[in-house]
Amino acid sequence: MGLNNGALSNGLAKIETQKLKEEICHDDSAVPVKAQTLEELHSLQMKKSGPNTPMTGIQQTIFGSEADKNKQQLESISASLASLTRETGPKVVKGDPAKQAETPKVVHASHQHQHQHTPQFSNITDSALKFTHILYNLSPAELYEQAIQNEKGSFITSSGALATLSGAKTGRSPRDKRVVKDETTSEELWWGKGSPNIEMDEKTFLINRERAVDYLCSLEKVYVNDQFLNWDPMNKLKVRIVSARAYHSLFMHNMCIRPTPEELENFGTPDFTIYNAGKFPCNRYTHYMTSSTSIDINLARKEMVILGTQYAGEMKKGLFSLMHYLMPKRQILSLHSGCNMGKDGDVALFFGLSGTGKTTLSTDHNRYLIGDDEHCWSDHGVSNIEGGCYAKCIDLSREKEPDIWNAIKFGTVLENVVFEEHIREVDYSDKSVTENTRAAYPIEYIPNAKIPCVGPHPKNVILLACDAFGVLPPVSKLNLAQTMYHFISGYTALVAGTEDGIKEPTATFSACFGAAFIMFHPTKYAAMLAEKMQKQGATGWLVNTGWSGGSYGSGSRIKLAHTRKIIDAIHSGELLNANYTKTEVFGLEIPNEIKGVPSEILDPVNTWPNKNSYKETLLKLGGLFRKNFEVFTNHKIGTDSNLTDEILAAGPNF
Ligand SMILES: Nc1ncnc2c1ncn2[C@@H]1O[C@H](COP(=O)(O)OP(=O)(O)OP(=O)(O)O)[C@@H](O)[C@H]1O
Ligand SMILES: O=C([O-])CC(=O)C(=O)O
Ligand SMILES: [Ca+2]
Ligand SMILES: [Mn+2]
Repeated sequence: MGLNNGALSNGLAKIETQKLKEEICHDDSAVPVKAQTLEELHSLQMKKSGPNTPMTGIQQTIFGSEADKNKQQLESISASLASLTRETGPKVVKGDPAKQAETPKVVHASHQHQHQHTPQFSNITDSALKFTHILYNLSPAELYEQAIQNEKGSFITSSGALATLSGAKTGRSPRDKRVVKDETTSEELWWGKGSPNIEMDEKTFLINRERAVDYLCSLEKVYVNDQFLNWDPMNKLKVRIVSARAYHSLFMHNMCIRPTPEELENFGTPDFTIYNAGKFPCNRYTHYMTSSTSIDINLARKEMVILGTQYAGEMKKGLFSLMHYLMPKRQILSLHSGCNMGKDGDVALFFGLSGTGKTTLSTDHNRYLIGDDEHCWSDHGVSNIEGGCYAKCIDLSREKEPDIWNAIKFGTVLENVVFEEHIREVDYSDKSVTENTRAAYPIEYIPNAKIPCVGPHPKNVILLACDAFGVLPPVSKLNLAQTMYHFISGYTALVAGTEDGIKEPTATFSACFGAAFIMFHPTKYAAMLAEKMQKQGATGWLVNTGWSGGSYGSGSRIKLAHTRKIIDAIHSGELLNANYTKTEVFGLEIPNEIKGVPSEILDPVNTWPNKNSYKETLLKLGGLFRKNFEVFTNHKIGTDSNLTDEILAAGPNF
């Protein structure tokens, strides 16, 4: 053997066939394909797997009757989608109509499906004769295909993420968020001035529910996600999301906790159900409706209905509102905060309104990410409510936010971004669709995610404010009363876009850094936070991630690199032992120096060219804080009257 021996006169090696004498000479030695037809060949491409794969046939397995489990699941979904007036659910069938070859196995559950009764013929309508195909807990790959085939504006970007458009709404609609006021909730919840809970009655809820359900059942197919909320195993919630779009299903797949195939098989009845009718509007002639959009929560029925908005954040934040109701009733504090943990187990919470840096700063290459937006603090420590992150991506850069950048890959939903038409490279600086461009990805896409997403009690509580006035110091250390004062105030300069209709940064106060999501009076959450911080000896910090050297328009946003150094110094304990100076008006303790941060920026007065306009602006902001806090002066915080007095005294003084 060998090329030298077999070389031909033209210099080319002779092809050796000698050794294969007994066999027929093939062009390769691979085993032939196990298919007789092209269809068969294609059918081989897709391997049958667990319950995540939609089943067209019903199989018997050695583990018991697959058919029974399948039937139970379909019955449960049919019951979820039941019309309350006709008392019946749609005929549901699992799987994609496009792939349905044989006659589908149908389940038509009555509303009270526990005691099956013969259908009332008077109730039969055309809609009851129709099938609704259920695409149940599809995988990201399947959802990509559905989105690309059926939803205009869905594209694969060059990094593999799914680009989608959320339609006319590119932010939440807080003015259209309603909560059913019944005997219980009228007593329990926070209503009236400042409250996010706009009332509606039970009947109107049912009208909207029927509208959403009828719309969903009129479709050829709907998506159903059965998933979990809260990584704390003792306080886990089962949620079902019924939606019209693959984009919504993939978004929730990423944002909620994903069940294992075994967990899904034993899922049972959900604790809460969302009916997301997306673009289908509410009827403006319906009582209480003020626009074509309505996001309705009914705590008694454990249901939420979405009409007239396709912004996916409504589902995420609707569930967060639910947690803000359920958790405090179990003495667990729900928090609009990011959360991470150092190598030594030191946990930090990052509170702040939308766009202040919760996601950006909790995603830290040197620390474990517990979560970026929604947490619970119980007697055992912290737990993330979600299974994914929802990052703002306007002006996203690989250098400044590498972990978020790298998370935007296959499986990630990219909302409302602009990309080059051919290469599909995203231009993160492009605001043509909206300023509120977003990426939703599973938390494990962040390399140092802490899974399960739980941790011990927090050591540092960081309040983030994006101060468009440019007068709050980049960092200050707070005592407990000041922490409470700023937590209840919930100040920021709202960054454009996340709430529909806001185009320019404006000073905003939002109690508990998330008034849009709380259900009880803010003082309830504040008292719980004070108690937990005191008990665990946590330190409060106020970090301005907003302007320096002047207000919005003349100054500039504090460099992210500087904010990161400040946060590092909080985590390491360096700042706890620094020397401090007290500021005028707000009485904030500011450090004299921090490693890696120019000392002159630590006191904002130094950065303003005109000291008079600094003072003027400082007093103006102080006045806004004072005015905002007026509504809280008559509320006791916790059981300790001293704390209440201290909190009232912790505001600006001038
Ligand atoms: N100094 C800074 N500190 C933090 N973020 C900054 C800073 N300068 C600019 N940014 C930008 O501000 C944005 C902060 O958005 P982020 O996604 O972290 O908001 P969020 O608090 O998580 O809000 P949401 O609750 O809406 O998700 C990012 O786009 C980030 O790049
Ligand atoms: O809810 C959203 O759309 C985004 C978000 O996290 C917030 O606004 O706090
Ligand atoms: Ca975020
Ligand atoms: Mn948020």
